[in-house]
Amino acid sequence: MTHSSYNPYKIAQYQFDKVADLLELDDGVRQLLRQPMREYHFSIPVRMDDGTVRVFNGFRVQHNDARGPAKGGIRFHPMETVDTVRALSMWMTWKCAVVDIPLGGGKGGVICDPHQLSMREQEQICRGWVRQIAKNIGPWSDVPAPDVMTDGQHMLWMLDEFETIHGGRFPGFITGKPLGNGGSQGRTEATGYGVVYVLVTALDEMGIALDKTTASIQGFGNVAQHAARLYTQLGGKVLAISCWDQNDMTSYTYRKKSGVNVIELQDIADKFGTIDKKRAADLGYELLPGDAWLEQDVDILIPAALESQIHRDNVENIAPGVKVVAEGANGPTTPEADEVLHQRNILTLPDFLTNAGGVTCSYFEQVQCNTNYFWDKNEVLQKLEKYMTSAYIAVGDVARRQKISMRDAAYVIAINRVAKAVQARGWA
Ligand SMILES: NC(=O)C1=CN([C@@H]2O[C@H](COP(=O)(O)OP(=O)(O)OC[C@H]3O[C@@H](n4cnc5c(N)ncnc54)[C@H](O)[C@@H]3O)[C@@H](O)[C@H]2O)C=CC1
Ligand SMILES: O=C(O)CCC(=O)C(=O)O
Repeated sequence: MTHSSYNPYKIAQYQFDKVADLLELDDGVRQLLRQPMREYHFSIPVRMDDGTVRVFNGFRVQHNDARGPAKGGIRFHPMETVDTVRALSMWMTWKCAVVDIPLGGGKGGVICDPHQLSMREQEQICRGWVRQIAKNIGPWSDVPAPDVMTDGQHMLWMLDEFETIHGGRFPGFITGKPLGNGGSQGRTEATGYGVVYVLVTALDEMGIALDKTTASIQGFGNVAQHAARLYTQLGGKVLAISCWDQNDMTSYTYRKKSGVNVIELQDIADKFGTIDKKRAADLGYELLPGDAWLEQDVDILIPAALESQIHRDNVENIAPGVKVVAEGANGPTTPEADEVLHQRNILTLPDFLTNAGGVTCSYFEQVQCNTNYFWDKNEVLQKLEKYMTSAYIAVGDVARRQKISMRDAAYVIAINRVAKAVQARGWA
């Protein structure tokens, strides 16, 4: 079964319901939190380079903003669905709550394939997206950021369009901006580094020395590359990395049993995180099927590509020695697979805790933009590590005390915080 057979929104609601039952959550609060508060669907007409007009479908979903403006990325993907955006917006609410930053949850997307679009066409999509939703987003209500196949350049086009429409400078409207244009030091690295900060603390608690561990990673984009870099800098060895290959419309795993050289692979990857097959072969990498990343005899698996990648039909292929799954992607593990990991005593570091480094740094970016005073990289990363480590420790405490999984414990903390905000405002 492929990941597209799973509905991420149903999975997000299933995860929520399970913990809402455990918490005996008030019925009104439950009804409010198990679905988004607002969603926008719109068309974005774009004049293409060949002179024709194409209409793209765009979305923004604001799941909950009781704790602060909705926050979350914008994804460009050909298989994007509104249910995926709904799920991602829900997970953003829990993510901001579990790291205790004063933001809610939102997410956006456009059904498009940037591989097939010129930069001018992508710019028109960005500007068109903002034109359709400019009245319903802003630093005071909903603050976008990058996600899959979007980056700082897309954010800057969006900012420029927003500022043109509203007639002013609003650098806090969007995060993940380039340095020098209101971006924060460390934002590019933040999600991947955050994954490793959490992993370091978890391994420490397990009495495992990181520099004696091996890992296999799915994805080689923003999150995966920076996670791989910090993990290897700390002495870990990455044995395999998988990524999507647009030319062959399939994924491959690149393996080097002596340990991959992350910088060398970054040099031969394109901006979409696709590794060049031929050059990888020249550098001595074995080319394996896409799913092989999951089957490696390693200590740590880091899914950092897309949702529902570890599912009931492949979870049994995980090697017996795997001790930790550190979820860099949003929703990479389906509930059935999650249950198998739990039974096998594999520690799963849940997505909305483990990959919260990106939004935490986005929050820092907003704070810096609002005060117009920018911090150096060390300061940003020190603060980031503190937020990530404290959140991990708090989740671990709840998991131990209540004898529940790390995922359920992260939900317990996040749902309680959001429920409290919703009730205090008198919404439910
Ligand atoms: N960029 C960010 O700050 C954050 C991203 N995330 C999540 O992390 C995940 C990855 O995001 P980014 O790294 O930003 O995206 P990206 O677009 O930079 O990279 C995605 C990577 O996944 C690979 N990929 C796609 N389909 C694949 C498949 N079927 N098999 C193997 N590899 C595949 C691509 O080749 C690429 O290397 C997503 O779930 C995203 O929502 C979560 C928190 C923050
Ligand atoms: O940086 C942000 O605001 C959100 C990043 C994001 O989309 C995510 O954490 O999934």
